[in-house]
Amino acid sequence: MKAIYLTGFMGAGKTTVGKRLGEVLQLPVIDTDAYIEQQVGKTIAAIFAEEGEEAFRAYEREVLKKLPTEHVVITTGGGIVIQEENRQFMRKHGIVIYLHCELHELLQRLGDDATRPLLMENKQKKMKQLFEQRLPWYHEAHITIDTTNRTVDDIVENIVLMLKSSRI
Ligand SMILES: Nc1ncnc2c1ncn2[C@@H]1O[C@H](COP(=O)(O)OP(=O)(O)O)[C@@H](O)[C@H]1O
Ligand SMILES: O=C(O)C1=C[C@@H](OP(=O)(O)O)[C@@H](O)[C@H](O)C1
Ligand SMILES: [Mg+2]
Repeated sequence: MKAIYLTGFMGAGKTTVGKRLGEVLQLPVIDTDAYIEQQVGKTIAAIFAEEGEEAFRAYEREVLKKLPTEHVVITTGGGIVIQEENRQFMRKHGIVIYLHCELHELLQRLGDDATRPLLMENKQKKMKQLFEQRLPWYHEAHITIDTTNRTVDDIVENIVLMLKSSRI
């Protein structure tokens, strides 16, 4: 089976849903952010603060190409779709699943979160701006699942059904 890439905005549940999906499908799960943190030896926040966003995007691009492309669930960072070569790579080598979530719920889910450096200031305004900019890129996925107001188990069940019926 080709790699399953979960994409979507910060707070869409990629990391959380991916873990559960891996258990259900009995596939290993790799989170690109966790992988980068381990390789670089710093948190994502420290990478942004000390090396800047460009350096982080370079790590993200390199890691994506290094990871396996078969029998794996890969949970990506929300900004992976910014780079066209990442979008092309994921579409070519795997099944891309976009976890959609409405902005109002994303804001609720990330209300108290302080781990995402892009949302440290003007959270509401920044989220809306990034969300609208990225939406067309997320929609390049093979499969879209709406996660708004749904439980993790319900979302995973929906993904499994979609995978069974898709011919990708
Ligand atoms: N379906 C869901 N319903 C409610 N809360 C969720 C759901 N999925 C994830 N969350 C919560 O939202 C936050 C962000 O989830 P996370 O998996 O880190 O998202 P992402 O990796 O897409 O940024 C976490 O606190 C998580 O528990
Ligand atoms: O959307 C983004 O640009 C980012 C999303 C984060 O991952 P999550 O989507 O898992 O929060 C993380 O990669 C970094 O803070 C940048
Ligand atoms: Mg995540």
